Amino acid sequence: MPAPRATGPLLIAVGRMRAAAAAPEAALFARYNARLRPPLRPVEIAEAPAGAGPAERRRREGAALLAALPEGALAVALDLSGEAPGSEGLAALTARWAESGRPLAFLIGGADGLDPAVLARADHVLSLGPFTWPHLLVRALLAEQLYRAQAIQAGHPYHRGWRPA
Ligand SMILES: C[S@@+](CC[C@H](N)C(=O)[O-])C[C@H]1O[C@@H](n2cnc3c(N)ncnc32)[C@H](O)[C@@H]1O
Repeated sequence: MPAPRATGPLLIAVGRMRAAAAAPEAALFARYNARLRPPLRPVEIAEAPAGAGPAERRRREGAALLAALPEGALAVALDLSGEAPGSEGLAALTARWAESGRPLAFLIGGADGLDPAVLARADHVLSLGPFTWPHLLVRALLAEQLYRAQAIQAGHPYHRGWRPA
C-alpha cells in the first residue's frame, strides 16, 4: 500500500491571488512553494468590504482566519510585532514545530493587519523584519524562507550564511 501523502502546512491568508494584478506575486509564491517538501496548502480568505472601517475589517477577516484554522493546529501568525528569528533561527523553529506533531498553519493578514484575537490565538508570532510588506508578497517571502530553512536543515548550499568578520 503506498504511504499516505504528506500534507503540508496550511497557509491561511487574506486576499485573492486570482486578480491579474497579483500575477507576479502568485508566480513568485508558486516558484518557492513548488520547492517545499511538502508544499504549503493555501486557503484564501476574502477581504472584508472597503466600506467597513479598519478595525471592523480586521475583526471580520480575523474571525474568518480563525474559522479556517483546524482545531489543535499550531498557529503561526505573521505580524510585525513578532519575533524576527533570522533564517537559521527559523530553521530551528520549524524543526521544533514539526516535533510538536501538531498540524501547522501560518496566518497572514490583509491590508489592515491581523486582529488582536488572531494574535491571542497564535502559538507563535513571526516577523519577517521591521519592514511592512504587501500581504500578497508576504506569502512568497514566507515560502522562500521556509525553503531556505529546509536547505539549512539539509546542509544544502542554497543557503550560504557567510558574514564578514
Ligand atoms: C500590509 S500588511 C498589514 C499592515 C498593518 N498596518 C500592520 O501593521 O499589520 C499585511 C499583512 O502582511 C503580513 N506582514 C507584512 N509585513 C510583515 C512583516 N514584516 N513581518 C511579518 N508579517 C508581515 C502580516 O500578516 C500583515 O497582517
